[in-house]
Amino acid sequence: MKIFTSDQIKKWDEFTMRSNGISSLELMERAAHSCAKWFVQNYFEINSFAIFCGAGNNGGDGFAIARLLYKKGFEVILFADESQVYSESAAINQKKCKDISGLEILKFENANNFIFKENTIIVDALFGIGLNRPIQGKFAHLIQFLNDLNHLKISIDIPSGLMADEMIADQAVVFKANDTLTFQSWKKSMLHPETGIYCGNIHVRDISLSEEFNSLEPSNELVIDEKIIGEIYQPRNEFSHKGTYGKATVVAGSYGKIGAVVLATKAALKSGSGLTFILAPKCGYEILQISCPEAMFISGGENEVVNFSIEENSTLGIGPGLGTHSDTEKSFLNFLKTCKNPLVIDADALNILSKNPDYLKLIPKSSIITPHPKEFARLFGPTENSFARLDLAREKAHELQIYIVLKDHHTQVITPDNRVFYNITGNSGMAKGGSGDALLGIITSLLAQSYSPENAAIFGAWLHGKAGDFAAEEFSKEAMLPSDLIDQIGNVFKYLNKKVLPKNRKD
Ligand SMILES: NC(=O)C1=CN([C@@H]2O[C@H](COP(=O)(O)OP(=O)(O)OC[C@H]3O[C@@H](n4cnc5c(N)ncnc54)[C@H](O)[C@@H]3O)[C@@H](O)[C@H]2O)[C@@H](O)CC1
Ligand SMILES: Nc1ncnc2c1ncn2[C@@H]1O[C@H](COP(=O)(O)OP(=O)(O)O)[C@@H](O)[C@H]1O
Ligand SMILES: [K+]
Repeated sequence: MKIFTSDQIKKWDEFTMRSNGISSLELMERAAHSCAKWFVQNYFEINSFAIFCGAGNNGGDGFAIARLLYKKGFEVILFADESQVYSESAAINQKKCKDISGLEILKFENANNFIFKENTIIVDALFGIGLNRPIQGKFAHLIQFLNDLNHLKISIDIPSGLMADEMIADQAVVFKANDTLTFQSWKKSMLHPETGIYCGNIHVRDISLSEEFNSLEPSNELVIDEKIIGEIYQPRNEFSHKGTYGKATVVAGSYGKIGAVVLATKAALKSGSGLTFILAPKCGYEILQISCPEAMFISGGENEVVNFSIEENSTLGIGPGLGTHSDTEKSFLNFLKTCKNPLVIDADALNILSKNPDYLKLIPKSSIITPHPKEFARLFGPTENSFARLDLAREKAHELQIYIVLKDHHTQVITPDNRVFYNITGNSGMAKGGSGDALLGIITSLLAQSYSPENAAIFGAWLHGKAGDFAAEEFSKEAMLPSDLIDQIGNVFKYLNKKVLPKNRKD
């Protein structure tokens, strides 16, 4: 799914109106119907809504939603500033509400003294993607007041105060939603931690904007959706053998950190590689042979990996629990000097590379590095916020001709040719030591199976998050462990075969 800027979304709306022969008002009605349907499906037992409407088309959506919910028998109270200059479609929808006797429109100031029923849902239709400056004055007071209410809060299209594609200013006033019903596609600000935190759960509502515009309009930022995954995923060939699915080698571990090797290796095994090897220190031999009997062990030293004796033609995932011992560092750097094939590099291997900017040049072209934000800062320097971090990652991915998997709540896969794929699977249950080791194992295994580096990174990030979502469903976000995530990889492949492939099959 492409991510468009607010200007592109406006063009998309206009293109749709022209090509479908519909007016702005009709498109607004479509959007409002889609939201009203969602409210009815999810909150039919709640009968009270307080809807706050601005003067632009977002406010217009609010008025139209109010009318639809009122007609369905819900109690609706509207709050608006009727002295404002409304957009054409908002004015028409405001008038339609006024013409319904029994549907009250109160002034924003009245909200302060209004007694909201306990189960009233607060709906924010103050500003949408047309916001062009920080919110101040009476709107800021109103939003602060609403944020303090202990009610369920839902934003229409985007929480008021957020711009679709920009970072917010310090101290910005933004409506804090539990859910956001956004039209047609994700907006960039929903995917970054500083801004996404205001959105709650995102529900993308299909309002049938033009498919033609979507396919023609360029965007180098995308959300990894199931359409993309369906195109990448290659089901297994029944006439295959273990040689068909490549050799993956996990290079990891040091004394006290053998668990990281276990997690990365299990994740690689569960992701389908034909043969899986471990290059780890001897101190982990028994643990690894017992916990991962399908993998073959190669000793790389006593307590650290100091000898990169690599199985021929295998794809390497290097780093978890490796440590940064000077001998490990020396042998890793020497190995890099001779290595031409793409690698997957994480954790301590990245920490070694961050010691000297010249080391970065040793990374083979088309390799995949998987830093978390701190590792990223060690490698490339600090940045002010996650938007700036992404810009720097794009620069570095291009300069070094590598793929960067920038780990986050919405992990970003950055390609050397400047595209960004945001992952939307995964959850906070994965915020635990060991989750990243699993990701390294998954991506290494996919790369070994001849997925291209780009596809291995995109598919790996999605698969990892989806397995995390299945684990959270079974065990809760609190109790799930990285091992549970690894155990769910099989269910993700089942899901792919049952749910994703049939939808994407071209025949
Ligand atoms: N036909 C359409 O174009 C459709 C538009 N839709 C809705 O329309 C929204 C966009 O509508 P608009 O472009 O009218 O924009 P908004 O509804 O976001 O409002 C923009 C208005 O607020 C003013 N404004 C911007 N920042 C302000 C600030 N900080 N303080 C005070 N005033 C400020 C602007 O000058 C402008 O008049 C979308 O988010 C979506 O909700 C949907 O109904 C789908 C169809
Ligand atoms: N709140 C979260 N939401 C989604 N994914 C998360 C969250 N927290 C962590 N993760 C994922 O878990 C992994 C953690 O990686 P990392 O920090 O390297 O862990 P470790 O090195 O301890 O194994 C990353 O893939 C990250 O995207
Ligand atoms: K809004």
